[in-house]
Amino acid sequence: MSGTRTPAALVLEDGRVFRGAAYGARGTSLGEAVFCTGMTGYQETLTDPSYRKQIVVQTAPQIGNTGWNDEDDESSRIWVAGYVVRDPARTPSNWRATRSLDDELREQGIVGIAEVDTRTLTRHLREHGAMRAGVFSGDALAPVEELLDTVLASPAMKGADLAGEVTTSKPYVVPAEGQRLYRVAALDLGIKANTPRQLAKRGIEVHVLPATSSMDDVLAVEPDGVFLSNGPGDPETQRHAIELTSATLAREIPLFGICFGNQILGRALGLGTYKMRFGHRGINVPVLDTATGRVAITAQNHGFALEGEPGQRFESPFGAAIVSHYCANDGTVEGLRCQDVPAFSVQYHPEAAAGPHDANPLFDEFVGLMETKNA
Ligand SMILES: NC(=O)CC[C@H](N)C(=O)O
Repeated sequence: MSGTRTPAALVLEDGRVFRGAAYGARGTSLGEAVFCTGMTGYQETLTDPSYRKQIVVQTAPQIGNTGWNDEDDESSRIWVAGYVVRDPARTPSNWRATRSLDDELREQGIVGIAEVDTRTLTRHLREHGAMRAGVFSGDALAPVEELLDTVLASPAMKGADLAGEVTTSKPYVVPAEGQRLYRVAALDLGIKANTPRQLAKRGIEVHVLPATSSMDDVLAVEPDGVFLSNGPGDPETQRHAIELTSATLAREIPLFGICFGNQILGRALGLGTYKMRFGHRGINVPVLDTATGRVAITAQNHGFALEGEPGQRFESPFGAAIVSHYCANDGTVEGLRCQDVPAFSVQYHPEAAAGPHDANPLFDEFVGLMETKNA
């Protein structure tokens, strides 16, 4: 870390306090404290719009070893509210690095804290659940009671409507690589750069649309398929995206959803969503496909989940659907498949840029749906 040591504190809403050293920008950040278990991919994590309003705790003890590069961003900026690490790299080293993580956090005004016992903190969050928190740094920190009041006055993640804060302001097109086979309208609720890239690689021209786009905007693209992206906040707040999904299903346009997109498809099909105790955030979450019995190791980042049982078949306004995938760790819903309309979704990330790539063929399945529809 550059400069002299500045004190910092992480204050959780239940009154637990972790003291450490300022990391990144100095100041205050408020958000929901969540832990992420990925051993690699911190740059992709930090720039994932789904982390908006969250204070991310890295369980990997050393962070920043490979610095920051100009290639791995998942969006135009760092979205996490605050960052909690144990042991930041003193000397980053990687052939692609152009600066240190500490410098980048400072540059982007992200308030972090280092020298935290992240193992104890993670156990606390596992037991008591993800909760509101604040990172405070500076030479003269206010008394803990005052800091706690600030945390308690901040909004909770349940009921948070955040897609509008991260979506693109204007539509844009990511051209197909090689010959254009299909055109897809992608609703940007917090899309990561690797998603259009994965689609484009498969000959898809991707029209990324703002979250507020109407069905007419979607149809104006003349899409062969509709894609629902990942995104921050509570899926229950996404009434517009849910209506757009219903309109897409009614027209039988092939649809694929990832993460937030899975929750939105589920809600359009009549399932409920709930806030999990501490969610799934990492790059080694095992998911079971009920059709094949095969397990995929997946990247995940979610704090809400769909209600449902593994393998459950249910009736929806658009015909029958099944809970096609579930988490091998805790049995939560990880995927849906409609039986009567061309639509499916997963709670995990086939585009995962830091890997693993087990789920990557799901993009080919989406292409398959469009092929069948056009046959
Ligand atoms: N990565 C995502 O799309 C997250 C979806 C949703 N915001 C959740 O936390 O569950």
